[in-house]
Amino acid sequence: METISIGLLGLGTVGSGVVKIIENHQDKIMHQVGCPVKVRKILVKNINKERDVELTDILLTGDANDILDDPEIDVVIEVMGGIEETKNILLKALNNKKQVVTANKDLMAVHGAELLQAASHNNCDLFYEASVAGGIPILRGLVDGLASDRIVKLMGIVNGTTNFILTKMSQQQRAYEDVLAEAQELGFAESDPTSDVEGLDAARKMTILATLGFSMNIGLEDVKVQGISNVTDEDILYGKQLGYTMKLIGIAQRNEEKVEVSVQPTFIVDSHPLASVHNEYNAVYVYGEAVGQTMFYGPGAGSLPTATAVVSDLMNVLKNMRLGVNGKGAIAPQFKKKLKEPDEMFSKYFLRLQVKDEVGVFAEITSIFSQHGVSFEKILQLPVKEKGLAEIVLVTHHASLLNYENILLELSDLASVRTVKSSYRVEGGIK
Ligand SMILES: NC(=O)C1=CN([C@@H]2O[C@H](COP(=O)(O)OP(=O)(O)OC[C@H]3O[C@@H](n4cnc5c(N)ncnc54)[C@H](OP(=O)(O)O)[C@@H]3O)[C@@H](O)[C@H]2O)C=CC1
Ligand SMILES: N[C@@H](CC=O)C(=O)O
Ligand code: NA
Repeated sequence: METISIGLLGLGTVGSGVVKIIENHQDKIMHQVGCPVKVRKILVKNINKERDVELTDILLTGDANDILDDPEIDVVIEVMGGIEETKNILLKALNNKKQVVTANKDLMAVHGAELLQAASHNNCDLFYEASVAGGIPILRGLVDGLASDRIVKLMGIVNGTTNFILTKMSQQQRAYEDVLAEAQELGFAESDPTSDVEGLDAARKMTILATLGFSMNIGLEDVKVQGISNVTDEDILYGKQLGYTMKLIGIAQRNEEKVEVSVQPTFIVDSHPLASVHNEYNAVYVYGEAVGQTMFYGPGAGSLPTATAVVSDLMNVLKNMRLGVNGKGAIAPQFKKKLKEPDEMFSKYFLRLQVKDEVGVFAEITSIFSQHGVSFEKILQLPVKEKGLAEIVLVTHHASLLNYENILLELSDLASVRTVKSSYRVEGGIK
């Protein structure tokens, strides 16, 4: 039995997990793929760094070509991160007929189409299960498990760091900065956590999910993104009173041929399964026309969970190798991209206003909503500490984004509205 040789690009959190799983689960791997698997070479930035994995018989190198030009290497696993330089490395790997597995959502969200085309052209596999929601088999769930269905809606908690922050703010009333620091210490956050808290990491994952779910080439630029850095503990408390839980939610929704994709802090109705996904856990709720509601739940980050997805992809590559069908399973997107306009995107909204506590103000506000044909599901009016002011919290019935944005503009022009304190999308219906 010929041993399959792996070239690993990166030996950090995920790379170390990959080495450990290949070593510790060798029996199961051999049983399933029919031959031994060995990591031969690993690309790192600093070859002198202390490593917490056993590296006997493995060459550490600082030059990617040591791996890419080695005819003995069958599969390249990329877990180093980066976009442009990494794209060129993987293109070279594919052109050199290496099978590729990657965990890199930043890369796949931007250059996925080009890389998948190169893989297909070279009769190579390019698998990337770990790039979305770490250890949760969501990409295979969509592409294989739900292959026969038409996906209508995908809603995901796909960033562990922000879910950790919002959970601790909500359940333990802890301050945002304090919890973010803990998420960094625990290794959930990116080295620069801006992409976590400002929603970019989730947007990249939603780009990948929407592309696969709707079989349409969705680009990162098509995703409307808002992060959690302006969410206050007051907002979270108001949401609780109304029966909502605050989450950073990625939404990809299709009506007929048109789609919308966005990431934003969202109030989820407490009875929805996503409302009980806490801490660093991820979940993707998928509504399919035939299957109805499904939810994929599990660890979205971390060394061994993420490496599980990487090594499972590797095993699929090896099974394809045995059957001689590498690169044959890739399916190009079926549909041309069609995005919804703001008058075609509907949602409920939560709105918190600070207004003058005077006769007629409430009527003035509600008349703006009725002029745009938007009605209310819930209304609260509360006194605030500052004399002469009151706080109004509204939850609308479904409104188009166009109408809602016009309402916000008109409200902020009213002399009686002191501030629009906050505004969030509200979700919780089945589809
Ligand atoms: N961490 C997680 O939970 C998850 C991560 N991912 C993705 O997996 C990938 C890896 O993440 P993670 O393991 O956390 O990252 P780390 O920062 O922990 O590790 C990166 C590794 O790549 C090496 N490396 C980075 N840049 C270069 C370069 N230019 N040349 C050579 N070697 C380089 C580093 O070398 P050295 O050790 O010498 O510094 C290090 O070993 C990323 O794409 C990430 O987005 C996906 C899902 C979850
Ligand atoms: N920083 C990311 C790590 C995994 O993709 C997260 O918090 O989810
Ligand atoms: Na995954």
